[in-house]
Amino acid sequence: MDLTELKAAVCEANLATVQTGLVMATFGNASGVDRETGLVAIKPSGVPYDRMTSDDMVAVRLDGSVVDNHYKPSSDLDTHLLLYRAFDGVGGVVHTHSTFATIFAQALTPIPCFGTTHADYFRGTVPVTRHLTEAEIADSYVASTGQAIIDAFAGRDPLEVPAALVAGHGPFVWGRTPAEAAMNAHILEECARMAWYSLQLRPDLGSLPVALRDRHFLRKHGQAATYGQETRA
Ligand SMILES: O=C(CO)[C@@H](O)[C@H](O)COP(=O)(O)O
Repeated sequence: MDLTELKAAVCEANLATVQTGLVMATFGNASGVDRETGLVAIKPSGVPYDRMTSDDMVAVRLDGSVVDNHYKPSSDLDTHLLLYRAFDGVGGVVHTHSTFATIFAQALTPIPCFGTTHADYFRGTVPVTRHLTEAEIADSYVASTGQAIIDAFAGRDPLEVPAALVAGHGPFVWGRTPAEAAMNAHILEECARMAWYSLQLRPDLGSLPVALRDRHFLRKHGQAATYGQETRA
């Protein structure tokens, strides 16, 4: 993918977060990486979405050095870069302040897998990160946010649960492409909304049985060998 195509895909993912109601004002940001060239394109900082074009996307290398600088890159750039460097296979990252996911993040409450809507896209609980230390906030706030997400995924496959709730802040969501990351952000918000209402009805609700969760996740994302006949039906 050349840089022009990457910027177009990233611009589209940014606009999708507005169209799906996840983002207001200039909150949020989406980015994408081309693993062959090591180039990342990301939303420019503070540019209104209704004026944003793909030419405005800022290109940087995975080490953070800026390739073109018509605008400043998003203030969350270093979080995106840490995730790309740590999570192989991730090609797009989206950050929003979508209402229900942010409510869970502010309440430091992970989103358990309560139903198959969640299980189709997230194989288990969406975790909440630890709070950053005062030193991290002072010295390396944005990179430490990325590190806290990475810490929350120790021993887990980030492509099986492609989202984290940053404590007191909001969701970061990813996918194989910028478009997939934007779609996962939309689905996360819907799952958070359903989880919130489920907990109103039943505060002691437990997670979906693992067999049912995995049946749903794997038939959408697993190997054909596992559920071959039925997957094709
Ligand atoms: O997390 C936040 C604000 O708390 C971000 O979503 C910013 O509001 C977006 O900033 P830019 O990407 O425009 O720099």
